[in-house]
This record gives sequence, C-alpha cells and structure tokens, in this order.
Amino acid sequence: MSSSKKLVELFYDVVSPYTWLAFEVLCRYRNVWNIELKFKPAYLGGVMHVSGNRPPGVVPNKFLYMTTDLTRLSDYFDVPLSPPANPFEAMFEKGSLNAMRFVTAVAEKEGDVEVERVSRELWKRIWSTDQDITQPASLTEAGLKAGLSASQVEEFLTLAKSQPVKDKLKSVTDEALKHKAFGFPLIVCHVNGKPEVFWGSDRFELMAHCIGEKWVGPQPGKPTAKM
Ligand SMILES: N[C@@H](CCC(=O)N[C@@H](CS)C(=O)NCC(=O)O)C(=O)O
Repeated sequence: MSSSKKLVELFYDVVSPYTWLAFEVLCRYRNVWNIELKFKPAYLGGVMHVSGNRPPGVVPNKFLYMTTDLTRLSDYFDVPLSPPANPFEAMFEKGSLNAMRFVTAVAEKEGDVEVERVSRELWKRIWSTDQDITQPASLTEAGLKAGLSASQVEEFLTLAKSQPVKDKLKSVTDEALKHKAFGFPLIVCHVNGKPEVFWGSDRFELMAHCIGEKWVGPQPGKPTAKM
C-alpha cells in the first residue's frame, strides 16, 4: 500500500441490505479515491446483541418505511436489491452466521477479489433473488458462481465449521464493537492515525469530506443526474 493511501475498513454482514449498497459504492470508489479498501466480514447479530440494539425492522412503521426506502435506494445506487418474500424469516430466523463463517473462511485463505465476489453472490441470494444462504448447498452455489473451484468450496465449507474460523469471525465482530458499533455498515476511515467511524450507506458525502476526497454520487464513473 502506498503510504499516502488512507485505510478504509468496511465491517459488514450480508444479512444487511444497506451494507450491500455501501459495499458496492466502496468497490466503485476504491479506484477513484486514494484509499485502500479492507473488507472486514463480521456478524451483525453479535453487534446487535452486545450493543443492546434492536433491528430497525422490528418496529412495524420503520419496517414499512425501510421497504420503500430500499426500493428507491436500489434504483439510486444501481444495485439490484429486492427484499425476500419473508424478510423476518430470512434475517432473523435463518440469519447469516453460516454465511459469514463461510466468508471468513474465504478471507483466511484467499485475497480480496475472492472475498468480494463471494460476498456479492451471497448478497444477491438473500437480497435480490430470495434464495437461502444457510445451507451448504446454497453456500456452494454462491462460491461456484463467485469463481471458486469445487474443491475450494469444499475446503471453505469444512473450514467454516472450525474453531479458528469461528473465533476469527468473533474477533472481527469484537473489533467493530471496539469502534462502538451498533449496526452495519460500519465504515472506519483511518485519518492521520485516528479512526473516523461512520454508520450507514448514507454518510459518503461526510466521509469524503473527512478523508479529503470528493463524493460525486453513487456511480462515480457515470454522468450524474438524470435530467
Ligand atoms: N441510514 C442507514 C441505515 C442503515 C441500517 O438501517 N442498517 C441496519 C442493518 S441493515 C442497522 O444496522 N440498523 C441498526 C439501527 O437502526 O440502529 C443507511 O442508509 O445505510
């Protein structure tokens, strides 16, 4: 990493639709801003539990608002978000523990490219095509689509059940909690040795200001405003 590059860490969990937006934006800006983007797969359930927070979707009016909000955001960010038929089942009953252990296993053995691709495929399943992300067959499908070989997928499925990978996911989640996380996306920008912590996919303008960069909308490569 060139010394002038600012380190930007994205703490994420594929159970979070807002985090998918932040993930895609940061992937787009990675080559526009002078940053090194570091993926930090973590477990939102743990963050919620330890911080004493409650998922926003459990308040019925907030849930309704979020459904509308996500539809608008999908268009604005150009990310194919589409809520599952039963978001409560997908988010709270099935959850993302297995999926995030799988991503953690990939992160332990592979580089950013693989982690990015596998994470995106899992997000597509839960937040676009309404598919399971808990079963080994589901993780296998996501892994293969992300370009992993069948033997790599097999290895990561086994690793995901191992204590070191479980501990790693917990330690990254603890790291987010040390930054006082209460939800995701949690984006930590290291500016002059100091961590600047942002929550949400709606803080990019402020974040850009803090790191001395320019926010030009969610699609930096494309012309702005539809007139
Ligand atoms: N305003 C934020 C909302 C992000 C959000 O609601 N994230 C959820 C997970 S999908 C969360 O962590 N919520 C915690 C809370 O609302 O306190 C955004 O636009 O990104």
